[in-house]
Amino acid sequence: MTVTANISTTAVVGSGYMGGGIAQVLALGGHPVRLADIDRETAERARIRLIRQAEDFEARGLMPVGAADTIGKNLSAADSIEDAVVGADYIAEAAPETLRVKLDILQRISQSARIDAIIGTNTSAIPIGELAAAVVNPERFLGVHWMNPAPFIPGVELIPGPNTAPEAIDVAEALIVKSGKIPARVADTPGFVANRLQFALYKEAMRIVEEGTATPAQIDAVVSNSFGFRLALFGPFAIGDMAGLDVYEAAYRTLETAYGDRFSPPESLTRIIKNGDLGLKSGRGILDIDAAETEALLAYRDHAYARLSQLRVELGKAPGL
Ligand SMILES: NC(=O)c1ccc[n+]([C@@H]2O[C@H](COP(=O)([O-])OP(=O)(O)OC[C@H]3O[C@@H](n4cnc5c(N)ncnc54)[C@H](O)[C@@H]3O)[C@@H](O)[C@H]2O)c1
Repeated sequence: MTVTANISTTAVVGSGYMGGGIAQVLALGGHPVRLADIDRETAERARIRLIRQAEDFEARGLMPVGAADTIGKNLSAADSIEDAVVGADYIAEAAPETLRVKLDILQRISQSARIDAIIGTNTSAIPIGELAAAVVNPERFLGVHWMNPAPFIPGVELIPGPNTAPEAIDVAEALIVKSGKIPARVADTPGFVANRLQFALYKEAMRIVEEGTATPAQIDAVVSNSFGFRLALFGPFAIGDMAGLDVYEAAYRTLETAYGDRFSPPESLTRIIKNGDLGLKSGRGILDIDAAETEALLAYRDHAYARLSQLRVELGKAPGL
């Protein structure tokens, strides 16, 4: 089966929080977007809300001049899912995160859409292989996982299912790049990469609260002012290589003694350390960082952290927190 090579017209099924944001991005990128929800009235209310919101974004300089007009011209409300997807090249599914609901909706989408139309689900954690069972021609189906709020968060995970055609991933990736986003292809496992990590952190944070060690507000302050601050610029492996992997291993040993197996040092970390690879300080760590770039990387890091600190001062305290 071949999939469409060019995406012009699009549909978004589920016009809530995520579907609304995805629709704004696609419409701003010049794609006609047909919005579908449980009924026409709901889709129409979403269309009006999304245009008003885009006007506000534009007025605050968060979207370019003319953005709301472009979005308004490209957005339309459909009578039904079938009506929305019938002529679309690309369909984003952003319905509630309930397996039964998604299976039903994906079946309806794939029965009514063109046979070569690409279908991307925005599921947060359900494996694509499980959802693909409901899709007619699953070769054109994949996970396209946007982050919230979609207009402003750069990353989008692309998750091929067991039957996804390579061309479908390529075309979806091109759409994401054209939309100004940064795609990452990841494997089809529950929670993919972003949510598996995010939810691991959330669970441990909740545990700290339950133990009475810190309050939610204290934990949020610690995270956003310390390692979470770094995460705006680097991932855990770059941070680990900069910190020193022997330090990580030693910390895991202490945590393992206190909290048990869930904090035992990862075997691959212990192996790397035994090899003498401790990160930047030994010239080699987990990432393949060019040793000749070490000084430049650290200079960049310091500059970026200082600028990020300044930006946070400029932005001020988040209201309500
Ligand atoms: N909220 C987030 O932070 C976030 C981030 C990334 C991914 N996601 C995922 O995106 C998807 C949507 O989440 P959301 O937060 O936008 O939810 P939401 O509740 O804001 O939106 C869901 C929309 O789907 C509509 N809907 C419900 N049943 C429908 C049906 N049978 N046919 C058509 N439309 C129907 C609802 O009326 C609603 O407008 C979920 O899979 C979620 O896991 C959410």
